[in-house]
Amino acid sequence: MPDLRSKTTTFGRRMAAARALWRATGMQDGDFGKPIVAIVNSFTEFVPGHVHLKDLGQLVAREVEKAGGVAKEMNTIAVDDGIAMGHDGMLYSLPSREVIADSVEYMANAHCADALVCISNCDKITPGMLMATMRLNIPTIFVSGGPMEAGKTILSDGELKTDLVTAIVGAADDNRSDDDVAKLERSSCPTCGSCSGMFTANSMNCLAEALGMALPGNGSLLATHSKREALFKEAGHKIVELCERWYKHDDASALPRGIATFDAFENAMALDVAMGGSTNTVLHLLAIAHEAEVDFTMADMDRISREIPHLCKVAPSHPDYYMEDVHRAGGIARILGALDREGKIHRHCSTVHSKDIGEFIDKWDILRDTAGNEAHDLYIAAPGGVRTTQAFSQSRMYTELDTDTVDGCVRDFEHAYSEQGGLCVLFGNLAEQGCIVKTAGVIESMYEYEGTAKVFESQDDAMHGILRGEVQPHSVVVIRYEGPKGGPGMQEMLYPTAYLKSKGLDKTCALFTDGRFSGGSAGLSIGHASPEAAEKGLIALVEDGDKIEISISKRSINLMVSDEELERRRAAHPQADKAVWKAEGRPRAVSKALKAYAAHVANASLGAIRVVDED
Ligand SMILES: CC(C)(O)[C@@H](O)C(=O)O
Ligand SMILES: [Mg+2]
Repeated sequence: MPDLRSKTTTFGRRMAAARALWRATGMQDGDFGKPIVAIVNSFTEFVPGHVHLKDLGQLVAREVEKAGGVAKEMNTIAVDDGIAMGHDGMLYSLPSREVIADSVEYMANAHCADALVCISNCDKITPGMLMATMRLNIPTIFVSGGPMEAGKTILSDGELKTDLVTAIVGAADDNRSDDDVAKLERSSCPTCGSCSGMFTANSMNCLAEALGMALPGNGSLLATHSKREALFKEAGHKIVELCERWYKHDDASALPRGIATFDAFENAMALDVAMGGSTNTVLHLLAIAHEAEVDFTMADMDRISREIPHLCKVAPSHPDYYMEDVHRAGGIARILGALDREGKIHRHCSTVHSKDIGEFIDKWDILRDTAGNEAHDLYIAAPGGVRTTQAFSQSRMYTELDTDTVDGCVRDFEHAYSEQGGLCVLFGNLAEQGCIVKTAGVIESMYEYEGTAKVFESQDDAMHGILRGEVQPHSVVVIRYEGPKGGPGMQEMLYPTAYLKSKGLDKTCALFTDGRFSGGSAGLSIGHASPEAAEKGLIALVEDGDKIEISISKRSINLMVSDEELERRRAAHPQADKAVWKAEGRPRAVSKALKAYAAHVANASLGAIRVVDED
């Protein structure tokens, strides 16, 4: 039987001082010998996805205590990608994932915690915590803050649903009045929670559910809804059960690595492409698999994306469907249910809450006879429509669920948006190790595309260039030296993609970068080019006017320049003799913290993990 890790600091005469300190934190005689559960809270007032989490750590803590554990709350940082977007603040976003993973490891190992409840939400927090979880491999359950409600407003040209991307696009659209822009600003982010579309945060919280690490409803139940409180309370009980399974019964299927197996990653990826998740999920799944020591690669993602159809379109790929609509259609269990009906799910995978994923689907897929009232009662939870920063502050219900498999938010295989999934991997001379595009957000007429390169050496230059009218229709906007090493930090290009839309260029132009995208980006936006420009990838050799061919059906992207000419350019490059290439003359202050990150980070095809010697 594995010993409680905490025994190292709580047992034996020589631990008198450590026990003295534990006592000073509130522990008493009867507490020593109980599992010590770290409540990993990511509360911060900087981020709407986290502003409502302040008291929720203590809510979970009380439930842990009732269930027989000792709870100790700690905090992680959280970056708001939307606020950090479009300026150098975004350099810190992806690196914050490693800071979060490390901080969880540091706290859990320094104090010998036995288990974790991870209260996550926005883009890097869920993956950072999942990475730590796989590294530590101690009982863990995830409960995220929940999605924001979609905004609604009436503009001069009619009523529409809004989110932060609508606000970005509207603010740069010269045809929009100031009055309209003010309305967008005030309506786009109405409540606490992770931004309302199938953006990165929600994608990751849905994937946590499919991986088996979070409770049913975790990815889709709104932050504001009173029903979400039950997830937090249940997490407090379940973590003590997971401790019993591992520490008392030696049941390794209760551990993160017993849950997040290769098959579980396949399940998660199947969900990802079926729901058209954010391209960032590719980076994060690779990094989480790496920490779990599971050999799940871009090649597996490519294979799965060809086998699984696209069943669910949500903002930014659909103007009317938001996370609240995914929830009303039965959430993640419903999408997994549709995949399972066609034999595309590994039902045997373990979870933190059910015997296996198969049992989870049978009980929670609202289209199954085996699903009970519990499933109906969960998925009927509706948005409240009232501005708030308070968790669980409203209890509105839909009058009925969305069970439409033809035109509803979640479709069946027969009525899929496309036969292949909503994310795909492209290879070619511009991306020998691959790059990523969210086909969910690409119009079909652009699946076979040829354009002329317009090169920018930074995101900032690209944004200004697009706004100044330097980009013509049928251009491929190339933004380089924005990779994990080259940026450093692999910025999200939400402003450039949104500005192409503001300028009416999104249906004739493509964007190609070694940086990455927000989950809010749509259009023919191809990111994660590997190798990146800093690693002397071919993207560094592109010149204005070059032809670039992109084929979604062939999964290819190629620079149509002869090998001889490319060799000439490589030899003539001003930094030809250097090991790492840098953007020429780019004014960017890079802090020591970011330089330390850049020194170790691998390219996007490996999930932008840090490579240390033993790797
Ligand atoms: C700000 C957003 C939309 O959350 C973005 O960061 C994303 O990646 O989805
Ligand atoms: Mg993001």
